[in-house]
Amino acid sequence: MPPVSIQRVLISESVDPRCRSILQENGIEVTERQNMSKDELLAEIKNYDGLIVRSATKVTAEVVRAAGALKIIGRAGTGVDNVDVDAATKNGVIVMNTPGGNTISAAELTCALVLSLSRNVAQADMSMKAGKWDRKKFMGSELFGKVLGIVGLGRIGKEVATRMQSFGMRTIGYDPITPPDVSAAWGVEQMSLEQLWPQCDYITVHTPLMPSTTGLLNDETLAKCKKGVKVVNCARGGIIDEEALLRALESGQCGGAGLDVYVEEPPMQRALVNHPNVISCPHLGASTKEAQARCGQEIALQIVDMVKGKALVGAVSRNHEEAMEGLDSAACVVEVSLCGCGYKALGSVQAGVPVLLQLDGCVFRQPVSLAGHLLFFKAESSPQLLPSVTGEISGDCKRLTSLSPWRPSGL
Ligand SMILES: NC(=O)C1=CN([C@@H]2O[C@H](COP(=O)(O)OP(=O)(O)OC[C@H]3O[C@@H](n4cnc5c(N)ncnc54)[C@H](O)[C@@H]3O)[C@@H](O)[C@H]2O)C=CC1
Ligand SMILES: O=C(O)C(=O)COP(=O)(O)O
Repeated sequence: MPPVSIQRVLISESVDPRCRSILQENGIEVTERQNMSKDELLAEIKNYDGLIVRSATKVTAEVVRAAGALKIIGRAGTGVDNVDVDAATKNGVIVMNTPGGNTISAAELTCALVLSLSRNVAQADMSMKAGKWDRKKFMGSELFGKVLGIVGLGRIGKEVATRMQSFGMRTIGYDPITPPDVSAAWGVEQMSLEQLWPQCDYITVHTPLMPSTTGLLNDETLAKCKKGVKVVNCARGGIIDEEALLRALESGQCGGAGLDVYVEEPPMQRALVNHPNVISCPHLGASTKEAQARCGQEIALQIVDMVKGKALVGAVSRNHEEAMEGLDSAACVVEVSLCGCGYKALGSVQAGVPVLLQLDGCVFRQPVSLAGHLLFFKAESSPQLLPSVTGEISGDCKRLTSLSPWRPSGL
């Protein structure tokens, strides 16, 4: 790929200092400014060709448009729902993230919330601090033998499952993309949501926030759960409908909730946070030294690789083998010839949307829809099949030359 010139990067949130050092060591000027208002960001952004954020900076279409010279938005973390990726794409701005850098930390916090819910750790501590000694009020229940429902069996869902199994929990789950035989290999029995709801003692969600996951747990689905079910959300606010959750907590249908994320952050509406059966954190899933070090370093290295022309824009600068791990097994590889240059592209369909995962060994993880112009599909390697499906999409300078099914190593 040709090098992309990046001279000035704005870091708008608390990102590990290694990020700044790596960029500076590679001749990129870095400014760190935290807690900027929307107007301050709009005024400031035009001075930069790179922006690095976490989850708090809202990179709206307005911000993207105001940023005349912006070429790259780096997300030091996983979720890019605070970035208007479509607006960025339309304006030629690359969005890249560091998925995987904070997986373990988010999984560990999820487990901590499940454990705290089972034994009322947070509530008991508050009571002790209030000078009480209340042993009866905080009677808990064991996790051993209980059922944990995991909705979203990606990176974090998997790590949560394997950890909670060590407490003797039975782990069941649902994911429209991860194949049942893959999740079965790490001890999660997949089933439909209809089958899952009534079996769970605990439910934890680990999906991105998108139309199909917004309000996944709502009045109707909570009513299908066991009375007293406990729920955890360390993914994104809104996957569990907050008003429905409050109603379920008040009726006793929900016995407790562990929340790390909210529709509005910080939440102005405090009823959930103040509920006695809710334990909450201020979006701390990725807030560990280790996760921040990984994400800060990775995003800087990815930008440097892009500047040096080593890796394709939007790519994660990990080696090919590492990059392969964690990609879904429904992915397939095609070799694409564009204007005389050959590329090996790896694509998949996620939640019904075709997505590009890799190009020439470089991993894309931003949820950019490829619907419309480019289609990736899973098929057996077959020279006859490909021309028949590519006829529509191949133009003068586009030619798909071969297709082979791809499986991640170890599966
Ligand atoms: N609280 C925090 O600080 C952190 C939160 N996160 C959030 O956690 C979530 C999960 O992250 P990862 O595991 O890294 O993502 P991932 O992309 O590895 O996994 C997400 C899984 O959800 C599945 N999914 C999509 N639609 C679904 C549906 N309708 N029902 C069930 N499953 C569905 C996908 O197939 C995928 O397997 C994301 O929203 C991410 O932003 C990630 C890191 C830290
Ligand atoms: O990576 C993610 O998706 C997260 O939610 C972590 O957010 P943060 O970087 O801690 O603002």
